[in-house]
Order: sequence, then C-alpha cells, then structure tokens
Amino acid sequence: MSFELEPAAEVPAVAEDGVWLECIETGEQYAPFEGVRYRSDAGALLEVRYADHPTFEEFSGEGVWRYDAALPVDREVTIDEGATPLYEVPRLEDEIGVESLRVKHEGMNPTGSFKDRGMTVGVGVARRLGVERLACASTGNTSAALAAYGGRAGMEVLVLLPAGKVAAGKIAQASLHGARILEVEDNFDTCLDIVQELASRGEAYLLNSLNPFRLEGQKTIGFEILERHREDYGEFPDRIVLPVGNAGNTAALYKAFRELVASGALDEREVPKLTGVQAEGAAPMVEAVEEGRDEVERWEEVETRATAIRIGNPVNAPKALPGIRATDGTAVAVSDEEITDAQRALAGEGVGVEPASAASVAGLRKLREDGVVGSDERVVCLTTGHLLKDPDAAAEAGVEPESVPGDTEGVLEHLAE
Ligand SMILES: Cc1ncc(COP(=O)(O)O)c(C=O)c1O
Ligand SMILES: N[C@@H](CCOP(=O)(O)O)C(=O)O
Repeated sequence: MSFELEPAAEVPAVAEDGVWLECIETGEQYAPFEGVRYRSDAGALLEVRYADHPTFEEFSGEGVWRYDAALPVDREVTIDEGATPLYEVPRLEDEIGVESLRVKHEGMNPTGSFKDRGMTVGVGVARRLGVERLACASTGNTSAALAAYGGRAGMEVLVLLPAGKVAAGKIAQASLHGARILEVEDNFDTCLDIVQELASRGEAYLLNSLNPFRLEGQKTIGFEILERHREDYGEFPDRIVLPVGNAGNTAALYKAFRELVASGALDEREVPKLTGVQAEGAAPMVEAVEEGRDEVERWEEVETRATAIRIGNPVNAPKALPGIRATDGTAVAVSDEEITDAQRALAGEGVGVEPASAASVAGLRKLREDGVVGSDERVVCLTTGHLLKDPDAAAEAGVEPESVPGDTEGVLEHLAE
C-alpha cells in the first residue's frame, strides 16, 4: 500500500452512490450495501473506496458529520460525536521537550471514547443493510459505544467481554444501554474469534474495527486534528502518537491521510508520522515494526493494567503496519509504570484519561528520551478514553482520601498535622 489512493479512473459497476468496497490485497471490488461482507474472497481486509475525495474547503458543520462528503452513509444514528478538544498541555510540553504538544482527547465523545465516531457510521450502515442484531467483542469501550448507538437505533446488541478484564465504567455503560453481555472465560482475542464466527454464520452484524465502515467514522479524528492544528499553528503536526490495540485507529488515520493526499488537500511531505504505542505485556505490533515484518504474530498471553489495549492479535495490522512504515513513523512499548506516570501527568494538567490513553504520552516521553523524536517536532498525542471509564485504575494512581472528624476544629487540626 502507498499514498496512491487515486480516485478510480472509472467508478466500478458495483459502486452505489460512488461508494464501493475493495480488497486491500487483490483490489477486487464489491458492492457496499448488497449483503454483508467483512473480508474479500481472498480472505483479506476490505476498505471503503469513493469516486471522489473532498478537500478541506468542502467540509462544513461540526463533529464527525462535518466530514459527510468523505463518509459512506448519511447522518442518521447520532448523539453528536466528534469535535473533541485539542488541549494545550504546557507543562508536559516543557518536560518532554518538543516544539509543541497537543492532546486530542477522544474521551470527550458522548460515551467517553473514540469508538463513538466509528459507531455513528457503522450502526448507520447496519440500518441501511436491514440487519437486526449487532455484536462485538470488546475490552470495554467498543461494547459501551455499540450498546449506546445500537440502543439509539432500536436494535438488539450482543457483546462478548473477557471475564474479569473489563473496567467497571465500561460494563456499566453496556449494561445500562441495554446490551446483552456475555462474559467469556478467555481473553479479548478469543472473544473476537467467536464473534467473527457468529457473524459468518449470520447470527449478528459484526461491529468491531474489522468492519471497514466503522473505520470510516474513526478516520474523522485525522481530519479534525489536521484542520484544527493548522488553524492554531499554520501547519499540520509532524507526528501523531496513539495507543494501539486492535490497530483500527492507526489504519483509520492512515486512510484519512491517503484520502487528503488524493484530493490534493495534503502534500505527501506534510503527512504526520504515525507512531503507535503498546503496553509491554501486549506488544505484537511493536515486535513486528522492530523486526521489519509485514505481519504480526499473535501473542497468546497478554497482560497490562491498560485493559483497553490488552490485545494479542491486532486484526487491522495489515492496514496499520504499512501506515506506520509509509509515514516514516514507528512503534514503541511502555511499561505499566510508565503508563501510570503519564496518566498522573495528564491528570495534573486537568486532562483525565484511562490508562490505555496515557500510553500515547508515555510512548512520546520514551521516544523523546531515546532521541527518536526531535525537540523541533510538533506532536499530537491521542488520548482515546475518559478517566471515568476505569475508576479503579484512577483511584489506584491517585491520592488516598484522608479520614477526618465531622467538625471544623477536627478538620483544622488534621490539616495542621
Ligand atoms: C481506550 C482505548 N485506547 C486505545 C485502543 C486501541 O485502539 P485500536 O484498537 O484502534 O488500536 C482501544 C481499543 O482497542 C481503547 O479502548
Ligand atoms: N479496545 C477495544 C478492542 C476492540 O477493538 P475494535 O476497535 O476492533 O472494536 C474495545 O474497546 O473493545
């Protein structure tokens, strides 16, 4: 794969409304809304292709649907996702030592993670396809978002979670939004194997990031970062650092860049370096990047306190690895301790994130210390989920409450101790 995402010379006969699906390996093309398909006949990943690619000037409005000219369906199932803040973090910027550092806080989406961007599009497509039951495997956030958007669309939602490995806030969300929750006595990757099997037997419509339509919604993170960064600094960022689990976001950002290059809105030399961060206990993508491999090897045993990225078989690796390579990016693994330190540092600047999200800042710190990231770089770190998603991790990383008597004198005495 390269940056040559040219609009097709001729729109294929299978296209509907200028949209079609294409195999990333063979280029075989398929009708987008005629029946359900997650992979090509060759068994490879699919991506959504368009007859035209808009420039920035063609976008209007706010949030994900500002970019509707680059999306495959119209706005239908929405709770106002996107338009998330791009925070300044001056103390972290100074401490890490880069030209500029901004934090794109995706935790500020309606259900508290970037998954909402994917679900507003994915559930819209599900409606168009006329399916009845939606399903996903999840480390938590995908299930919360699917439950909310499926509920909004009045559809049945089934979620498979690794038992004992999902943060409390996320289970509470899936439950209250009305999903049927199955706790599997195995890890996330096995849950995803099962959901893929259920989907292939026609039991449910799969809305994990294997679904190419979902990634179209997540692509808007890239559009937003580039537009806003240029507004603030007059130029695009040099690097975007993001946590990697199933590698959907890495693939989606790469696609955003390729489409902008194809439309002429972005010069190839301006494309930000995609820099992925994984936890040391779940780092198959980092291993593949370090060994210069085109494929990841599945890790059967994974462990990290950043449960959202406790993933050993990133299904989007065939899309994401070329993105990291083509943008001259890299990937790095960080320890749980480094993640917690970064989570505290972000919280100290008022930005509350869950552990997986803090991995981006921990990774940037490490790459800057190692001299991989230069002091002259303008960097954006993506923080993917809100602090309240994982209240237990936040309480563990934070300060202990102090017990005091129920009178003012007692409180003053305690404060004087
Ligand atoms: C909070 C959070 N951060 C990061 C990720 C990783 O994103 P991706 O799977 O797109 O690599 C996930 C889920 O996988 C997540 O829930
Ligand atoms: N972190 C994810 C894992 C599933 O990823 P997906 O992007 O393939 O749905 C989650 O929140 O479940």
